[in-house]
Amino acid sequence: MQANLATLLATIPEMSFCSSVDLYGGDEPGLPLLQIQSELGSATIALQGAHLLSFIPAGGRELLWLSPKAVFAAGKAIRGGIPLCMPWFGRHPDGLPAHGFARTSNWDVCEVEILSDAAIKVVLELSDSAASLALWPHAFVFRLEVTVGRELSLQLVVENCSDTAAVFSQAFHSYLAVPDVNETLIHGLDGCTYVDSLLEGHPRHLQAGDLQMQALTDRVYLDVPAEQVIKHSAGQIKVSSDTHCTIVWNPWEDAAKMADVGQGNHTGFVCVERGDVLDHAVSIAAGGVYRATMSLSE
Ligand SMILES: O=P(O)(O)OC[C@H]1O[C@@H](O)[C@H](O)[C@@H](O)[C@@H]1O
Repeated sequence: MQANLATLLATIPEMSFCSSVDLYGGDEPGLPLLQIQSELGSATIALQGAHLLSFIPAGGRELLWLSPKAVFAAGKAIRGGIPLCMPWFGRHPDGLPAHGFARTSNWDVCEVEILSDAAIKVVLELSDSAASLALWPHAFVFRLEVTVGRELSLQLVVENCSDTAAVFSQAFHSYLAVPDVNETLIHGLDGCTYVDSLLEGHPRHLQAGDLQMQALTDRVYLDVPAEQVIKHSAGQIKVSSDTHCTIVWNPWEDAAKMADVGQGNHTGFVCVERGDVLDHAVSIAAGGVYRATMSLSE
């Protein structure tokens, strides 16, 4: 754990620090977690990946799905919550780790604050290291501002501190908790073009109406409206973002082949991920900045 974290946390009684072993079991030593318990909502964040694991608005239900088989080990991506996929999304052409290194790197907590409306803000940062430079040749600062209130707000700032332009894509890879994926509709993609990542050649199609998944699904929707609403049998989850894409994924029967998901456990979530990928990958100029936001609410 970083040296000044205890001092930072001492200023805010609504925040505390624990190990994943305390909350989720598994092997020692587990991973360090930050817990936030405010009158407006509660959240859990793993410092590895600045990875949201839980968000429950006061009086509401858990919005994030965390796999019952999630593994909490250094350098292993945690299955569920909101992994941050960057500085690339999906498979890398040179076989580097899928979804980039941000989700498996240790972030620092650099600010904590209670806002005037009683929401709690936490700022986490990751900067380049010898290990990151071996994978992505740019000095950088990734900064994630997390605000836990009645809604969960994420604000990402990526600074390219190197002297060459950086090709960059990212996604907030939200695993949203639903009672049953079979009875879940995704509203807010009607009329959008999507890339079907499962089919040879990644053909593009048009979405007609709400999306109801019924099998393995892996799509990137392009130029989407700001908001999608996930409607399920116990209510809804709103996902809002200023990014251009929505990735929709559920492994369905392939869950059985994924040790950290497990047979049948695909029914408890839908991944509705906002980000800038494929056609909307960006080139961040030397010294330039990329910003993106996403919020979740009931
Ligand atoms: O197993 P990972 O690396 O966490 O990725 C899970 C899924 O993440 C989704 O975002 C991708 O669209 C899928 O193709 C991928 O399978």
